[in-house]
Amino acid sequence: MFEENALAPSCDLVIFGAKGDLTRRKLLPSLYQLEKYGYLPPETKILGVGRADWDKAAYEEIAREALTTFMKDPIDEAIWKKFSARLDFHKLDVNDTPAFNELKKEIDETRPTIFYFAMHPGTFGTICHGLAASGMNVAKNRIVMEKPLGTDLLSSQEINNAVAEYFDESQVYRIDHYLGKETVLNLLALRFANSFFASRWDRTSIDHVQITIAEDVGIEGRWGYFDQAGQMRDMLQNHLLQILTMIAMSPPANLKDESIRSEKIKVLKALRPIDKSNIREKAVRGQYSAGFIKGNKVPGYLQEEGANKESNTETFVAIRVDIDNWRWAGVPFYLRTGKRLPAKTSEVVVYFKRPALNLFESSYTELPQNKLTIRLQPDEGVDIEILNKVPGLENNHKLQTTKLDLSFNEAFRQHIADAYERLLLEVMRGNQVLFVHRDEIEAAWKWVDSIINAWASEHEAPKPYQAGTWGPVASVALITKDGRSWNEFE
Ligand SMILES: NC(=O)C1=CN([C@@H]2O[C@H](COP(=O)(O)OP(=O)(O)OC[C@H]3O[C@@H](n4cnc5c(N)ncnc54)[C@H](OP(=O)(O)O)[C@@H]3O)[C@@H](O)[C@H]2O)C=CC1
Ligand SMILES: O=C1O[C@H](COP(=O)(O)O)[C@@H](O)[C@H](O)[C@H]1O
Repeated sequence: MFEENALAPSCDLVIFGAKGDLTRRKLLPSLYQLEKYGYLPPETKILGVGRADWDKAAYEEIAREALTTFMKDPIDEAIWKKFSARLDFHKLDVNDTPAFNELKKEIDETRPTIFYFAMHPGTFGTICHGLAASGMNVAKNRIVMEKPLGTDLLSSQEINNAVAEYFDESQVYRIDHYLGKETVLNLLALRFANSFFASRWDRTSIDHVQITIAEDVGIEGRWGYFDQAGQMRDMLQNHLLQILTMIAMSPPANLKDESIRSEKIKVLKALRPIDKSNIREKAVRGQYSAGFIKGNKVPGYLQEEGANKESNTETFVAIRVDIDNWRWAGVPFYLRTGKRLPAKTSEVVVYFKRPALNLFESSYTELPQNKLTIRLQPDEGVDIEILNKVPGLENNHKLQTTKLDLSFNEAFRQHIADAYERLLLEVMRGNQVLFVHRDEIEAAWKWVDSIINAWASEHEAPKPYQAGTWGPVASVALITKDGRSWNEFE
C-alpha cells in the first residue's frame, strides 16, 4: 500500500477452490482488473486447484464465464488474451497429502508462490500439512486465508495452531476484505494526515460514534453457511470490529504493519465485555421476515432458498460498545449491521460534543451536533455538518446546518479498485498491513463469544423485522434510551 511501485514483484498464485463462489465472484475478476491496469508481472502464473478433471482450456472457460457474469464491463479481448495465457488448472484433493508432490512440480521454485485458500476454513490445516509435506512451506512462500476464521475462539485457535505448525506468522495473510476498501484505508489518512481531526479525536471532543453496514441482499443462496454463522460471525466479528479499531486506535509510530496491528489489538483488548449480566441492555439481534426491497417482494429468512428448518440465527445485530481506555472513556460506539435492510450502505458517523456554552440560546435550546460522516460505500466520500448563520438582516442569530461534502468520484476521477484487487496486490508485494494478525482475530472472538454465549443462555428468538426496514424496533430503543438516535440515511 505504501510503496509506489506499480508492478508486484515476480511471483505465482495458486488458488485452492478454483471454481468456488469466491474465486468466480471476486478473485478472478480482481486478477483480471490487475492485468488490465498493468499490475501483474509478465511471468506470473495463476494455477487453479480443485478435484475436477480439467485441463487449461476447461479452466479458461470457467474463468471466462466468471468474468462475464461478475464483471460490470464486458471482457476486453486483448486483456483476456494476456490474462488467459496465465491460467492453468491442477487436479488435487487436498486430503491426499502425497499428491502435493505433483503440485510442486508445477511450481517455479525460483520465485515466491502465493497459496490462496478459497475453501472452507476446516481444510486450512490439511492444506498446510500437504504443502509442508512436499516442502512448499519455504520462507519465500505465502498463504492467504479467507474469513470467517473459525466459528469461535477455540476453533479459530485450532486453525491458527494448525497453520502455525508449518508457516511463520510473517507468511500468513488473513483476509478481511473491508480492509482493502479505498474508504476504509482512507480512515488512516483522514485521522493521521489532518491535524484538524487528530487533535480532536477523543472523549474531550467526541460524543459518540456510529458504525453501520447495511445490506439490502438476503443470504444469496448461502443458507447452509449463513445459518451456522449468523450476522454476528459473518459481519460484526470481522468487518465492523476492524472498522472500529481503525477509528478508535491511537496513532501508530509509523505505517508499518506491526505498528498498526499492535494499536488495533490494544483497542480489541479494551472492549468492555458484554455477557449475561448486561446483554439485554447492550445488544439486540433480529431476523427478517418477508417484506419489500425497493418495491420488490422478498421472502423472509426462513423462506430463503435452501432454508430447511426453523432457525434462531440472527440476520441483524445492533450493539452498544464501550472501550475502556483513557481516550474513549464515556464515548459509546453504536454498531449495527443487517441483511435485507432498505439499502446497501456502509458508513461511520462521528458526533462531536456541543460547545461548552450555548450562546444562541434565544434561538436554540440545544445546538445540533457537528457530525463527520465517512461514507464507506456506495458513493464513497466524507462530509462534515457545521452550523452557519443564515444570511439576512431579519435575525442575526438564525443558524442552519450546512454540509461540506467531498465525493470521491467527483474529487478523484480514477478507477476505484475493488477490495480484492488491492488485497491480492498487497500479498504479492508482501505487505501485511491490510491483513489481520492472529492476535486480533482471537481478541475479537473472545469478545464476540461472550455475546453469543449470553444470547444462547437466554433461549430467546431473535426479534423479527420486516425486510426493507431498519431492523427490529428494539434496536431503536437501544440508542434512544441513551438520548441519541441512529443517523438517518438520505
Ligand atoms: N463466496 C463468497 O462470497 C465469500 C466466501 N468467503 C469464504 O471463502 C471460502 C470459500 O467460500 P466459497 O467460494 O463460497 O465456497 P465454495 O463451496 O463455493 O467453494 C469451495 C471450493 O472448494 C473446493 N474443494 C472442496 N473440497 C475440496 C478438496 N477436498 N480438495 C480440493 N478442493 C476442494 C471445491 O472445488 P471442487 O468441488 O471442484 O473440488 C470448491 O471449488 C470460505 O472460507 C468462505 O467462508 C468469504 C467471503 C465471501
Ligand atoms: O464478508 C461478507 O461480506 C459481504 C458484504 O461485503 P460487501 O463488500 O458487499 O459490503 C456479505 O454480504 C457476506 O455475507 C459476508 O460473508
